[in-house]
Amino acid sequence: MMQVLPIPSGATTPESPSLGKLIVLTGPSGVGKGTLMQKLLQLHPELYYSVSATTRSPRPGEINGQNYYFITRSQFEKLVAQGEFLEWAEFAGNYYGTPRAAVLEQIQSGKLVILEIELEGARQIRASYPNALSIFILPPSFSELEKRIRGRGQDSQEAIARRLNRAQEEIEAAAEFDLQIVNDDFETALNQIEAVLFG
Ligand SMILES: Nc1ncnc2c1ncn2[C@@H]1O[C@H](COP(=O)(O)OP(=O)(O)OP(=O)(O)O)[C@@H](O)[C@H]1O
Ligand SMILES: Nc1nc2c(ncn2[C@@H]2O[C@H](COP(=O)(O)O)[C@@H](O)[C@H]2O)c(=O)[nH]1
Repeated sequence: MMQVLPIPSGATTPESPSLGKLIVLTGPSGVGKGTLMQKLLQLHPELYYSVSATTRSPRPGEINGQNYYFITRSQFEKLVAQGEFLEWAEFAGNYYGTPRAAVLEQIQSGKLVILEIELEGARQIRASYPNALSIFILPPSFSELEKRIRGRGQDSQEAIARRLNRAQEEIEAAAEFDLQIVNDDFETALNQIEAVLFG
């Protein structure tokens, strides 16, 4: 039976001298979460980025275990049944989930752990771990969001349509989260996230 540990608030106690903190980065597909994350990891290698599992097919250049753990739907469903995900959701026709054990282990060892996840998963984390800090990334406009998803050039027309259909609902949920940051000028958005994480 897996032990489900509480996510610490970031405060330390004598029993747990170096507990870390959980950060959630969410926002609509194509807003720039992944690009912001990559830059944050380059600048702050002490951050721990949780590699998710997904049933989506790899995009060109994506590496199993680095970008995602690419698994089948039946493997994913088995892991759900075993309680192996901290959160999981179906998004645009595929499953995505955060492996529980690795995240909790990193937090216990004092790391700042970042999850880059969609709205439903972010809501699950907020409900289960209210001490987690959640940041919602907004596009400067819907047309710019569409331009970015299309410009990325890595999804089929159908996948793009699904993602854009979902995006409006996601944007309307922005106020549920602790902070809202508009990713218009990339450096400005990056600096705002850094200011929140590192003061
Ligand atoms: N501030 C910005 N200005 C212009 N383009 C940007 C900006 N930030 C990111 N982009 C571009 O937007 C596209 C989508 O970015 P990215 O893949 O990081 O989005 P995402 O939110 O991670 O999407 P998904 O949730 O689908 O993985 C990329 O081509 C990226 O280079
Ligand atoms: N709920 C979760 N959402 C996740 C997870 N890993 C990634 N994501 C989000 O899914 C969409 C689509 O991602 P893409 O790589 O197919 O473009 C995007 O919003 C990601 O942030 C996860 O573990 N759980």
